[in-house]
Amino acid sequence: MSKTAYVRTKPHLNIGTMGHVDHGKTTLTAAITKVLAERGADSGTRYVSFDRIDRAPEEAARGITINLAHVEYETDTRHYAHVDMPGHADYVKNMVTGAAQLDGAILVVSALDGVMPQTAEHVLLARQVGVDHIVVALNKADAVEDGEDALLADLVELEVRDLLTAHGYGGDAVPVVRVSGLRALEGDPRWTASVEALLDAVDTYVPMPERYLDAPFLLSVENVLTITGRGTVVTGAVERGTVRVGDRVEVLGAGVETVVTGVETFGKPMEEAQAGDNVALLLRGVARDTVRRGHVVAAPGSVVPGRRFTARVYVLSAREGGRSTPVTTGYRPQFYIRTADVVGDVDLGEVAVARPGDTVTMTVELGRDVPLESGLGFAVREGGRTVAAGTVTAVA
Ligand SMILES: Nc1nc2c(ncn2[C@@H]2O[C@H](COP(=O)(O)OP(=O)(O)OP(=O)(O)O)[C@@H](O)[C@H]2O)c(=O)[nH]1
Ligand SMILES: [Mg+2]
Repeated sequence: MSKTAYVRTKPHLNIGTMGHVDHGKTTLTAAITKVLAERGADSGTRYVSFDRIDRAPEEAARGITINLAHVEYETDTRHYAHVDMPGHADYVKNMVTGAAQLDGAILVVSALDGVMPQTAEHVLLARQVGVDHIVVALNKADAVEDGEDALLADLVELEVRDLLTAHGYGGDAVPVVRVSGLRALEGDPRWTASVEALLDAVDTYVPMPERYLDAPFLLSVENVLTITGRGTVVTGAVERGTVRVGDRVEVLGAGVETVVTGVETFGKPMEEAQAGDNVALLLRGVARDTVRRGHVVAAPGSVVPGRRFTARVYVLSAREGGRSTPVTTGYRPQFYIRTADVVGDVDLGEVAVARPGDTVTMTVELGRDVPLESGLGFAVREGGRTVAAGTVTAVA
């Protein structure tokens, strides 16, 4: 195996495209890699075609690589891992946990169609899972160039800014860049320039987040793969700390302690992975079926799993896609905590009832132990939709 090692020359950020089905997320993702790759051999970016992104197979042709919906690219100042999120409603579940790792997001809105249900749902979810910065790609701008159509794009822009403001993103300040992923992919210079402008907006508007490098290592497992002849691999974003080959780790959920025998990012071996990196870890002697999405790999003894906690929770209103009826003690929804998805019993104490639109304190008893800590955010879902979002205030 002669793989080139990953060399950390630029700060690394995690980003993604989100937005309504068919608004052009995958096309734009491909266009971004194409525009950057065409800057030259030392651009640090390889073009990833639409088919390569959209196929999202489980094939492990790239070795112990990460989730194939991820692509990587480099601008002049940064290295990005980019996840292209499908717009279809069924995939929102993936987004709930996937988006938790994002430092920023590109909200793709078709200038032809405007704000649609999943546009709004994704903005709401992004807010809930702690994505603090959004840049808007007003896509398909090539299709709304003249006359009344141009007015339409202006209206859509206003509509998106309002939506963002309504969710606390300060819509007036958010960069809204008119792009055409499709025409940029075709190499039309006017539209490749639009993609460059979008990337400039991302580079400048999404700040470098604080990384907790000194904390004990923690990674919440997004995916588990087997590499024939090598063993079990877990993938995910390093939440805090650092990890190297030879480090001892504990897999919480699986109840095993083991040694990391490989660390890679995008198929490239790494000397050391650190908070914020999207990585694949090869774990010694761990059977494939003992580890699952939602388990946590951490420095031994650094986290204590629990199942009882108190939280401040906002119950979404029906207008935000939430429930139309109140939540009461005894309610038993799914809790999405990091990459885990666990059932939990809600106890509202003396308040007893929480109406859509209310913010309440609740005690939750989960169906199984997960690593918990104050300040941890989570989403509450029921029947395939998000009904509440909260933050852990105390662990019992
Ligand atoms: N005119 C025009 N069409 C576009 C543009 N970008 C994408 N499209 C078309 O819109 C359709 C959807 O594009 P995708 O990139 O698959 O959209 P998506 O948002 O990834 O869709 P899902 O993953 O299914 O949610 C395709 O037919 C594209 O060719 C654009 O900039 N201009
Ligand atoms: Mg797509």
